[in-house]
Order: sequence, then structure tokens, then C-alpha cells
Amino acid sequence: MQPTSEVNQRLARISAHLHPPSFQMGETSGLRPAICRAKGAAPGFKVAILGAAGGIGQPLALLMKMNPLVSVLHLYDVVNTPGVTADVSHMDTGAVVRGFLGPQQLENALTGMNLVIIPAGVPRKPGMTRDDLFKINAGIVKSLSEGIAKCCPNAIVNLISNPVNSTVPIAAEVFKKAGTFDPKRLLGVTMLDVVRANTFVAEVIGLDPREVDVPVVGGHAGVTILPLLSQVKPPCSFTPKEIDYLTDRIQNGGTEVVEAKAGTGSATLSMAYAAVKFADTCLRALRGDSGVVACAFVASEVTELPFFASKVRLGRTGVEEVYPLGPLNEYERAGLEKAKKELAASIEKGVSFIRK
Ligand SMILES: NC(=O)c1ccc[n+]([C@@H]2O[C@H](COP(=O)([O-])OP(=O)(O)OC[C@H]3O[C@@H](n4cnc5c(N)ncnc54)[C@H](O)[C@@H]3O)[C@@H](O)[C@H]2O)c1
Ligand SMILES: O=C(O)C[C@H](O)C(=O)O
Repeated sequence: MQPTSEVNQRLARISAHLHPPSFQMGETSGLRPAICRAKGAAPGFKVAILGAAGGIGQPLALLMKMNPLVSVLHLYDVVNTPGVTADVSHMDTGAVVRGFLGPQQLENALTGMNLVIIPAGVPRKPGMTRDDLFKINAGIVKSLSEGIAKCCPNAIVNLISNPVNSTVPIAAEVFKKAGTFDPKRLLGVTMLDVVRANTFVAEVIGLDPREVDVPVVGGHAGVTILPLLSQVKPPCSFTPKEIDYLTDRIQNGGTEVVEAKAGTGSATLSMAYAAVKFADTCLRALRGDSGVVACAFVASEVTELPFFASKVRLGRTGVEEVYPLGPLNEYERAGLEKAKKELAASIEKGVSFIRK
């Protein structure tokens, strides 16, 4: 039988653990200090998610916490990071999770990061285009990019916030101004278009989507999303009706979700999946894996436009090769002309937002 005082002390310790005093973000922004003998994080990459408490940010945080390549996961947002961080940090996977709240903690969130994923910003409601988000999201991406230029200029950046066709040029201009721009390290995330294309094509041809690979080039909005159905792997042919159906469904997949969600937001779960698929690709390349290829919206000389989405090869330094588009059929050449016209305006809008 233990003395009562010892039992009481132990109960008090357990109670303090279960009911901590009110949450406070410390200077270094960790959650409340834990009793911990670990000397530091295990080997792996340090990843920050900016916008981590949002519709995409939360499932993205969950999935990145499960990624064995991640040793440290920083969750930053202007609201609600304490709760999301406490929640995700209880998962018994390797990554150490730390939460950061508000602009005063942005620098701590970013310092030392290898990869920064940005899903911060407002989503569409029915009837809106992605460009309608520019007014709010341009400023958000500008300030977060300024933080990256200052605190982790060598990090790979995965930019999700819409309109991607303009936010990537915005980030590039901020980095140029700061003298830190390296086109190899800035990638607009168009993986959701590829994920959708693989799914819809697999449905039409009756295959498992995991066996299908559809290159999607151009940009990430409406007609700028250009699936190259003539280059689908495994090789297959489509009727003109199937091509029209697939092109339209892939280009409007985002709107399909926005309308189904009826005012409560846009794609979050499939986007978190696509973002993790893309981030994992970047991390494997950083680790030194060879043959790592994905579609992304990057600085490019594939067309006359300064940015364009196409297949890229990733390596330890980021984008190591931007692949040409390959042979296009007449339908795709016509789509490319339409895509370039809209893309040029969106890119210019982003550039002049910073240069003005
Ligand atoms: N690239 C793509 O394929 C793709 C796909 C889906 C959504 N999106 C875009 O991703 C963005 C986020 O979508 P969502 O559904 O997660 O929206 P959401 O509103 O659910 O979450 C956005 C989060 O960003 C946070 N935020 C706002 N300003 C911030 C700032 N200055 N710093 C840090 N965080 C900030 C908000 O607090 C919120 O938690 C939208 O712009 C959306 O259009 C892109
Ligand atoms: O459609 C949107 O607004 C969100 C995203 O760009 C998507 O493609 O789902």
C-alpha cells in the first residue's frame, strides 16, 4: 500500500497532464512543454504547412504526420493552430509537430524548413472563378512569400493557394525582389488535375486509376488545364465524344466540387491527398531518389510564357529538368492556344501585383 501523500501527488500530476492550464503559444511556439527524454527529432525533412488549420490544411497535416520522410512538421495559421497541433501531435508516428499562430510566429514556423506547403487563403463559392480569389489571396501569398525569402530561402515551395496561375508569379516576384529566387524551388501544385484525370480516364477505359498516367499541362484554371489524352499511359484511344467529355470534366473538376459543396468550400480532401502525393514526390527527390517525375506549374521555357505546367524531373535541388510537351494532336494544339491566351493574362496580373 502506497502512502496517501504519494498517491495524491501522482493523481495531481496526472490531472495537470489531462487538464493543462490555458493553452499558450510560447516564444518558440511549441505546444505546452512535455516531459521528454528525446534529444531531438529523428533524421528526415522539416516541413511547414502555412494555412494548416483550413479545409485542406487539416487533412494535409494528418497525412504529412504519417509520412516517414518527415521528421519535423510545423503547422502555421492565423487561427486555430493550437487545437489542430494538439490533435495531430498525438498520432504515434515519427514526425515532431509544432504549432505556430499568427504573423508574429511566422518566422519561427519557417526557420530551418526544407519544404513549405501553402494552402492558405480563401476558397471559391458557387458562381466564382479562381481569379475572383485574387483580391484576397494575392496579399496572403505575398506576405507568406516574404517570410520564406527571409527565413528559409532555400526551401522547396509547394504553392496551392488559388489562383495558382497568378500566385506562383507573385511568389516568384517576391523572391526576385529579395534576391532569393531560384526557379527550381518554386512549384505550383497542379497534382489534383492529374489525380482527377487519372480517375476519370480510368473510369472510361475500365482500368484501376493507379495504373493510369495522364499528363496535364498548362495551368490550373478552366481552359488552362490541358489534359494530353493522346499521351495517356497505358496507350489507349478515345472516341471524339469521350475526348470532349473527359476534357470538360477534367477542366471543370474543381467547379464540380464547389457546386456539390454548395457554398461550404472547394475540394479539400482530394486536394490534401494530391498535395501529399506531390510533397512526397518532392521529398523523395530531395533524398536523392532518381527518376522522380511529376506535373507542376513552374518557371518554364517550354512555351513563350514564363510559367507553364508540364512534366518535370525533380532532384536534390528541386526542378532539374522541364520536359517538352511531346507530340500534340490537332485537338490539343487548339486547346494549347486557348490555354496560353488565358495564362498570359493571369501571369501578368500576378507579376504586376508586385511590380506595380
Ligand atoms: N491548387 C489546387 O489544386 C487547389 C485545390 C483546392 C483548393 N485550392 C485553394 O487552396 C486554398 C485554401 O483552400 P481551403 O479549402 O483550405 O480554404 P479554408 O478557408 O478552409 O482554409 C484556408 C486557411 O488559410 C488560413 N489563412 C488565411 N490567411 C492566412 C495567412 N495570412 N497565413 C496563414 N494562413 C492563412 C485560414 O485561416 C484558413 O485556415 C484556396 O485558395 C483554394 O482555392 C487549390
Ligand atoms: O476549384 C477550386 O476552386 C479549387 C481547386 O482549384 C480545385 O481544382 O478543386
